[in-house]
Amino acid sequence: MDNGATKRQKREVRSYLMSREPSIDRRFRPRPNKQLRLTFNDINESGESCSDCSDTESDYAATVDDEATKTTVTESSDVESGPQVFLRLRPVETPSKSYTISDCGSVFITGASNENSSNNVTKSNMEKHYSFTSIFDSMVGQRDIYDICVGPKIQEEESVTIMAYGTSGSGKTYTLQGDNMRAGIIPRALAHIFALYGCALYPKPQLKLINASTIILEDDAAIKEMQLRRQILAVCPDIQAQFQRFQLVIQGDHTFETKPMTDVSVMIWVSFVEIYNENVYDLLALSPRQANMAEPPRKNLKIVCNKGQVFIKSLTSIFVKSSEDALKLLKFGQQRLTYASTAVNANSSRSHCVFFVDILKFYRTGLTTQTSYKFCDLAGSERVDKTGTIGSRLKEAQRINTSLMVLGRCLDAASSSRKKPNPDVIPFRESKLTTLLQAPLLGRERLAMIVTVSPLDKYYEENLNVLNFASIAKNIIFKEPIIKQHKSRYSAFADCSQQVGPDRIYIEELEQENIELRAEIEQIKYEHVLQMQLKEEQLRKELTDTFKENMEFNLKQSEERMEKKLQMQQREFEVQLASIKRQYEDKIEDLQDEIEELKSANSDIEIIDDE
Ligand SMILES: Nc1ncnc2c1ncn2[C@@H]1O[C@H](COP(=O)(O)OP(=O)(O)OP(=O)(O)O)[C@@H](O)[C@H]1O
Repeated sequence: MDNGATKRQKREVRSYLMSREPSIDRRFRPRPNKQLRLTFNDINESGESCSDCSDTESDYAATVDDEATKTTVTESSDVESGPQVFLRLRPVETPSKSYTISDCGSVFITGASNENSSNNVTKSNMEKHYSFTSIFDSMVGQRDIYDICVGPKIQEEESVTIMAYGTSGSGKTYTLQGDNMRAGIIPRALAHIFALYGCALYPKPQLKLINASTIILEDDAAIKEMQLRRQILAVCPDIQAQFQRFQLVIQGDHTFETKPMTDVSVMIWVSFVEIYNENVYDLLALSPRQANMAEPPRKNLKIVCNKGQVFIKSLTSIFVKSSEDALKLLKFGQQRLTYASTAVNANSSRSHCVFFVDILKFYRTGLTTQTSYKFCDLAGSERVDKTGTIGSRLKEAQRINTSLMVLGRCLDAASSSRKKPNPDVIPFRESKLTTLLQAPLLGRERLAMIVTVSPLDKYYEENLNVLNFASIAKNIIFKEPIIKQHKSRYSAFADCSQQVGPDRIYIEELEQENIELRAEIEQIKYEHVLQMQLKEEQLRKELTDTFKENMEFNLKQSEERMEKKLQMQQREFEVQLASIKRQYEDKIEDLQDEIEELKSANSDIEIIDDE
């Protein structure tokens, strides 16, 4: 076996989570001020065939034509740069005394004795210094994290991957999403994006990113997208109350300015994926037949590399018109994420998840640009040996640890690439996460990593691993220009733009009007069907009401008739009763008279007898 192969094998058996003590491993020694300069070739075309990447989305075929796309150029930054690596400390009741922040505020110092540690080496008092772009102690709130880590990139319209990395329960999800009250990075970024583009936002999905290419949608396809959007938003959870709370917080914390833009239409799309047990799942997938079902069957999607572009084949992308739409979709996807209770976090994400926000701009000249934001919440690493994890949780933990280890090895390989400048040695393909994130990991796109740490003694060893990982990332310098925005020009539009004078403008306006009118017709048709349904419902209700009214009227009338009849009969009966009464009274009178007569006759007889 040659020397290189031996080294590679060594690297493969090293565990990122159970790494050696940093002071022993030379490569893990903290090097706060030393920076490596790297030069990377283009991302190599994947072994996976690219011919199969356009076989979906037949509706769009007409516009995927290569001929239509003249050139793909990119706006890039020539400045050498590396990933920005931030450290955030989670508030805890009794923070460990083993950690301190340097006076300059950007170096994290570990190294006091740790009685809980089982490792003899970490029991030493050796100080280790870890340098960061910024360190946020437990007092720093969500607003400052956003303003420092993400806000400037969105303001500058730069594509960026924001990755939250740390041990389980250290606050990755809290940093990215926030909780009920304290909005995290994603809601703030969405509010910022929608405020930034303001009235340039186009209300219809005219452009879409399909298989990493910006495609102009045919009218039918655009209408289908609108229908899909409506369908999925209808089944999303109601977040109105939370959204209003977030709005209040965000408006209080930031003043986002709208960019003055003319002759440009901006369209925003979101996607959401989960990588669970090395399978990639679409969290926004909703086939029309299953629209009313709670849990559609999960399909493992394929990550495809095509000419340096990485994308997930057949991933659902939803056109959004507001930050509320996007947050609804985030919540919807989040409900389908795999969570479990672990020893350190009762609601622990057991998968990596990536929320994509793609901003597509369409200029009147035919130029389109694409800016992408990836918000990546990594699953928390866990010490399976200590926490006694078993069964499916153990399998999950091992998969999580393996993919995080590969991520560490990729960064490690990237940071060593000055000596071995061949990007093939970087083991991206060993995990789905690194395959998906290879562009930012290679420095082709901007990367900001937020490392979260619970500063407690019991997590000392795990935290050292996380800090070692961060220090590798922090010390990389990418010499390749960073892609800020992808640009492409469509010949159909370019031809149009070459026509001179008011005719061209007139044609463009007519085309635009045509598209808008067609969409409007579809909308009217849809509304018409809705109205018909409403009318039918109304008619049915009216008929039922009339019928009910008639029934009630008839009932009332017959009741009245019965009442009258009853009264008449009663009266007749009373008259009869009165006449019978009178007859009997007469009879009584007669009888009384007779009695009186008999009495007087009797008294006469008695007198005669006496006499
Ligand atoms: N900076 C912070 N301020 C206040 N609360 C926090 C902070 N960081 C984390 N928490 C709280 O700690 C708990 C765990 O945080 P969270 O779920 O974000 O961790 P996690 O790193 O995403 O964990 P896992 O990887 O296991 O999913 C949550 O209840 C969260 O609200």
